[in-house]
Amino acid sequence: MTLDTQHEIKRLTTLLNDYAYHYYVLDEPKVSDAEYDQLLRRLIELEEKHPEWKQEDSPSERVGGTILEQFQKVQHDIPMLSLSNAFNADDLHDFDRRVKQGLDQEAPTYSCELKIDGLAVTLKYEQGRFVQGATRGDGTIGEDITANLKTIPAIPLRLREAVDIEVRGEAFMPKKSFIRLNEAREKNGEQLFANPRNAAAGSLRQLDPKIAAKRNLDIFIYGIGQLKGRQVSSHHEGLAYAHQLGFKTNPHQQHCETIDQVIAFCEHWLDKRADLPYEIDGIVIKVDALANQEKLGFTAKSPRWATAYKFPAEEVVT
Ligand SMILES: NC(=O)c1cc2c(N)ncc(C(N)=O)c2s1
Repeated sequence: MTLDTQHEIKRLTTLLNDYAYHYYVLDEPKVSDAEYDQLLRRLIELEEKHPEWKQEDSPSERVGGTILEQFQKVQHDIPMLSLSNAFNADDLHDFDRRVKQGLDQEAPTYSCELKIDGLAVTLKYEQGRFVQGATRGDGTIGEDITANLKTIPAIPLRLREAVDIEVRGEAFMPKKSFIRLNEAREKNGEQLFANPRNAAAGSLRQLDPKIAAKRNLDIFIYGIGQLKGRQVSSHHEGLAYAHQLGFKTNPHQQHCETIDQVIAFCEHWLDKRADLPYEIDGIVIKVDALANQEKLGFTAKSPRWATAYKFPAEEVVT
């Protein structure tokens, strides 16, 4: 009996993690919510009888542990820098000119990505296991919000390869979750959140992970901080590798050969952003080749090889 139970706990853990990966990361559900919940209840029942056999990456690990007194501070090995801003096509042409000057007129290709309007976080993995998650903070020192980030189903507790890696991404609250949360808060006479970004930040700064677990948060991984044992030569290759490891990356990333294509991408999404299930406040444009990023380097606070095209603030309908 006991060996079968230990085997059953391992089998259910692997099965549930695979279902969660397909549902939350690939957006391709394999089973119904009811079947998932029934299997999870079965796993939790076995883990309660045999805690010694509970797997480290069990989905039951997500629902949040003890209530914290405060968040620990975390020093980022690689600073989380801010982006310079561009507000119109002229600014983007200026950015392109500066990049070409810095690269001795070599024509760079760009990676264009949606600028998710959430909270920047960094996730650290050792041998493929999620060991620490932190806020950006001031770029050098952030807050350890590992327990809250574990409640986000799209964040893998164990990667598909046992690598040491640190990735950066934006945790966010989908528009529908934001509307539902504010409806519930209004019913309870609580103060409403002004926008999904504040709601996501407020949820991740809760000292009780059980509250964060109820907030339907999501994440897109958009960069690799540190990576041991594997070389990638471009940003888009790094994103593809992150996806292969099990991270959720944004599907609307586009490779642009010229700044005119970048401008077209920005205009497209300025027009289409209302159709997205999450808020974006612009487009992030990065020189794609890592060798070119290294050549261009950084100013005191931002990379020279990237900029953010900011959308005009949306008129608030009162
Ligand atoms: N501050 C930053 O460096 C970034 C911030 C963001 C953001 N909010 N959303 C997407 C990206 C991206 N795809 O690179 C970046 S990069």
